[in-house]
Amino acid sequence: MDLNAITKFSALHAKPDGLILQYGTAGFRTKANCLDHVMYRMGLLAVLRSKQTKSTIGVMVTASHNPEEDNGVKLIDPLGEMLAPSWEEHATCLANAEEQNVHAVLAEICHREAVNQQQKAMIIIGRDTRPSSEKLSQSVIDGVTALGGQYHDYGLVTTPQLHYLVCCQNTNGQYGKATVEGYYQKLSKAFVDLTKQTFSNGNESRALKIDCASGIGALKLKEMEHYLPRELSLHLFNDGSKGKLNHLCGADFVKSHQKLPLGIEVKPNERCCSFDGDADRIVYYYNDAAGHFHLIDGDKIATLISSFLKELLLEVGENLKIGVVQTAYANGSSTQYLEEIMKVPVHCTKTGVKHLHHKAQEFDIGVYFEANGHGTVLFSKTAETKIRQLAKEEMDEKKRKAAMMLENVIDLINQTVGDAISDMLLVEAILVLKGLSVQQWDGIYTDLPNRQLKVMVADRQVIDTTDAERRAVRPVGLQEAIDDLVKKYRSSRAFVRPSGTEDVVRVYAEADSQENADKLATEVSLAVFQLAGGVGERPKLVF
Ligand SMILES: CC(=O)N[C@H]1[C@@H](OP(=O)(O)O)O[C@H](CO)[C@@H](O)[C@@H]1O
Ligand SMILES: [Mg+2]
Repeated sequence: MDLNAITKFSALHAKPDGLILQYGTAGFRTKANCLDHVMYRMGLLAVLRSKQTKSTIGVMVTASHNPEEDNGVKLIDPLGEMLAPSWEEHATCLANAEEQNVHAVLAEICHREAVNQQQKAMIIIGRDTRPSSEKLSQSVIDGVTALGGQYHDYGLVTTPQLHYLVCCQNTNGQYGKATVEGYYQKLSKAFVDLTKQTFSNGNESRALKIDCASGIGALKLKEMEHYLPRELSLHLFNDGSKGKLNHLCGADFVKSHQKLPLGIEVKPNERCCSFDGDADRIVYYYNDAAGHFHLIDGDKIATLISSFLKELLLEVGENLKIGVVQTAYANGSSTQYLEEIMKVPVHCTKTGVKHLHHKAQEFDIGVYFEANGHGTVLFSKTAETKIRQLAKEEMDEKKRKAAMMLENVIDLINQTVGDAISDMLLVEAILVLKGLSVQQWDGIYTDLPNRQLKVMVADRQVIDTTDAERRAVRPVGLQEAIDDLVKKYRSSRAFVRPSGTEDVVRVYAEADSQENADKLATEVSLAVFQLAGGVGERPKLVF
């Protein structure tokens, strides 16, 4: 290791005194002006990870749906997946090391992970549209260069595009061409092939309004538009020409406030969707004739996709197992519909994409979605090989056609991570193929009224949970209190957990009416406040 280079650059990316940060659910995230040293050090770490895995590693500079002033960074592992947990610990350790210890921490990581320092390193870098992102990605590059790594800066890309690019690089192009253009070509070809028949049958143009959260999604959709069939007419709002990133718009805003984003004009029953700031989440919605807002969240997207896939599998006649993975935030109606009506096995994991992704890998076809709209479909190697073979060789015309459609889904979906663009195209394809309106889709089942709240406590780690975060084991008495409150309402459920991305405890409640869901959520919040060291104002009913 070139100690001089590391030290020289380190001094240019000094760590503010006393700042401690954690590589959380989605990498490091905080105010952009506190992150320069973290970026530099993640450049260093990416080089070590690349040497260790003998693969290209990705570094994405983004804070997703957080406010524009924030920023963040996460590393992407060789097949486009999230960084391995043991390296998350290294990341935290390195980010928090005092200046004079940086070299020792690097040496320790090399030792523990048996990093061959002679190995070449290749890092690819991407960033979102935040004003701070360009400079911060330059700091990542400084880190990469200090350790003698090579890099390619893809500049402005969506988070899922960078995941795709990493996977392409490490599979010698098997997953696709390692360019942003290659991404557009792969997805658009799959979309065109999947929908060809329906669109050429004279289906009139299908308009979709997209709120791009004033982020990277707008830029990339504009680039992609001319690859897509004209019949799919995309109308972009919050395209970044004015307005602040994620401010009163975007998928996270729409999901958590359950209302229209600012900056979009909708007529009754028009199909709309929102991306988040780095375009890895999507939710759909519409306003009905009476002006009521209807949210179609990740659970309904998962239901639409899995029922479509299940039908195709039936036609193909192969014994491939499909499973759906959710978190505790999935609406109870969705779980019930999937299990009881669709007869699909449903699994619940802890919050955080990596947990869902991991579980979904256990199936031939694993569909996973967080209720907030982050999700994708994973096909096992066996399933993919089988499907591609049937699409080519199956003699029975109907079966072959179904296999070809499944093959197109494999190519359309971004299997590395949830991807707003790819998910949107798959949803649009399914809707047009099934001839479903947004209202019909919404009507598959009725969401149980629900409410999510946040409670401020002195130390959110006093709450410990089990059973995929659905029950609290600490502090003593909290779960009993929740159980008693839940008993007061019909069709009710509630749970609490410390957030992995914000300094709050999250409370979720469902019940038979919105009023009851609101009451239950407030009462549970109060129990958290009283039993888990609440600070500031006591929770009260505000709805
Ligand atoms: C309730 C909720 O939506 N939680 C989000 C949020 O995690 P928390 O640990 O709840 O802060 O951010 C994560 C990263 O984006 C995302 O994976 C997760 O679904
Ligand atoms: Mg995001």
